Amino acid sequence: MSIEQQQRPALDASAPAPAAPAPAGDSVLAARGLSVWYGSTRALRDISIEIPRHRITALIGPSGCGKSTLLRCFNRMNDLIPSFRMEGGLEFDAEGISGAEVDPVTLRRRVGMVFQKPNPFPKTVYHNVSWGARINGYTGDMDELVERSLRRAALWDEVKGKLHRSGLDLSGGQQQRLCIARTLAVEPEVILMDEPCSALDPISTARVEDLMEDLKDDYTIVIVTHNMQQARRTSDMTACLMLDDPRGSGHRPGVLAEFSPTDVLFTTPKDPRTEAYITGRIG
Ligand SMILES: Nc1ncnc2c1ncn2[C@@H]1O[C@H](COP(=O)(O)OP(=O)(O)OP(=O)(O)O)[C@@H](O)[C@H]1O
Repeated sequence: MSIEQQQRPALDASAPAPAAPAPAGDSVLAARGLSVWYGSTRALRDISIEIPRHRITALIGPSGCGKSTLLRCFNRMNDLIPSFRMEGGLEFDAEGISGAEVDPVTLRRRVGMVFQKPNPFPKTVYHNVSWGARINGYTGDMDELVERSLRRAALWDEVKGKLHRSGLDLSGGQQQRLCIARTLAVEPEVILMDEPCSALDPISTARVEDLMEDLKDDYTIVIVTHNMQQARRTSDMTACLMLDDPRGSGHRPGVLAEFSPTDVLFTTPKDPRTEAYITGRIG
């Protein structure tokens, strides 16, 4: 076990120390028979999926099929929505993460998130990056952490001369990479990305995509995208969610139609619903 792993905070402080970490190449996150409701509306039905470690997994599917809901389950962001309710299991490193004994704040340190719209704080570039580490009580060299995180996010060269200017003065693409640097500074194991490029121009999008490729040696990435070319370009695995068959109650929760290696899903999809979606016959 590495020093870094030994120092990871336990999700449930009262739980015994977890067993030795699973070998690389296995799954890091899992949903098992997951169903989600917002009030009386079911958003997801019986989703089972294992997210492979150190790979990029794309979640695709038509609007409203529950991609963001599934993504947010993985770091308990849905807990912030009062009408949210779930059944089934969620695991991180083979430990359950949906129980009341799990501290969502600790979980979110290990499973970070980048949002659709770049959302830097109205603070300096430096403070944006150092903020999470500071509130987590980081005792190392903060200047070094800020530089390392900005370099890792492929932003250092563009901002090294303006670390003490507002993060809001950066371009949209730079702001999104600043948000990625902010996430990296907390040293998570997984990065959840909810349509991270939808507000970016093609050049900024390409930068973020290159960055994802660069990061996957050290992190597991799960990305929600509407852009099928982006899923094809960036991901190793793709999960296609679909709205359930319309017969019945009238409401259509999201279901998992297919989870396959990306090249297989886009060339020889196993499920006819996946084929209909990727060929544009289901919007
Ligand atoms: N906070 C919420 N309160 C109530 N219902 C919600 C909430 N968030 C999502 N939903 C509902 O849950 C379902 C799934 O929404 P979700 O945003 O997860 O889908 P999505 O596939 O990510 O959609 P899109 O591609 O349009 O972003 C939809 O019917 C949506 O209206």
